[in-house]
Amino acid sequence: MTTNGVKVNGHGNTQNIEYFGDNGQHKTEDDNRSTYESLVQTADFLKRLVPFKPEIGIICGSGMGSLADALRDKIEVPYERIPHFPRSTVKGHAGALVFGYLADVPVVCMKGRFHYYEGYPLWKCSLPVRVMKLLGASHLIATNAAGGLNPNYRVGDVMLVKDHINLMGFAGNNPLQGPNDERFGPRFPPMNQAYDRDLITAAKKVAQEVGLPIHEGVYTCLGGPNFETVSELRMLKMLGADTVGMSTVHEVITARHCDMTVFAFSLITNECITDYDCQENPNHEEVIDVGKMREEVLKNFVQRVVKHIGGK
Ligand SMILES: O=P(O)(O)O[C@@H]1C[C@H](O)[C@@H](CO)O1
Ligand code: HPA
Repeated sequence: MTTNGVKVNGHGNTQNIEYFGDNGQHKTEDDNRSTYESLVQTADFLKRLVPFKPEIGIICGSGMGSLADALRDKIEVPYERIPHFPRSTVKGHAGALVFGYLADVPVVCMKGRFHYYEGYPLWKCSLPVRVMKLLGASHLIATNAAGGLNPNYRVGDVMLVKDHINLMGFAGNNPLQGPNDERFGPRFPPMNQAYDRDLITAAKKVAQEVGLPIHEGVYTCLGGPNFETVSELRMLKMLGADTVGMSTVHEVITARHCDMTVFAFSLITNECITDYDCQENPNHEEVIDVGKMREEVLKNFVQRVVKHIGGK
């Protein structure tokens, strides 16, 4: 059946949606990615609701949504009200953009992010970063819950991300795939200085002040939603990854593409199991609980990092 260029094929209980362009060319959802103009519409919609320009975009990781609750003069806009925005489907991710002031700096927080395993293509998972940029944000702070691969990391510690391994990119999946719009950024953006060194140095000092055990290391993202096998984790360790999660990398690539300054950290919510005899299982409840357990100290930490950025 074809309606308005959308073809719906029934396969048992599932429906496969195929798209056809004006010339009948086959298109996938990936070809239907948002345009610069549609994201300007999204940003304009938000600008009408919010009387200030956010300087920093903050993405709250699993169990860390309460970071957004610390804002002063909050304006909360549920994702379902925002034109061209996806919806959050994960427990522990609320699903709203929260505007307000943190340490007197105007910010916008994603309370709930979009993950690849929810069924969104990577460009859609990262779409809010472009909206943040169009709203005027010059910096991105991406936070995530992650498993600790480095044997020196303990649950509740924080790892400042100094670099990432884009494993999904190795498999040919990248948020920047498809036609490039130069108004966002260049076709071939460099990624060797993705994480701002000055902010890492400043954040290390801040972590000491607030009593947060801190590390600096390499994050890697898999598609999820299953947690990793023992062999996969051993391989990731050998590759040089210190933490593993299911987000952040594509958001950071999108932010660097549009020239945002990036700071990111992982909250270690579980130690990765690399021993076949270990009977424990990682689980999402534990991930959220650790986020809650570190809520206050993380709020304090992020607030001070934001203050540092705002004072520049
Ligand atoms: O959104 P983040 O990356 O913080 O969430 C991690 C990865 C999965 O979504 C979830 C697993 O518990 O936590
Ligand atoms: N693996 C992948 N993602 C995660 C983990 C993990 O161990 N912990 C929290 N998010």
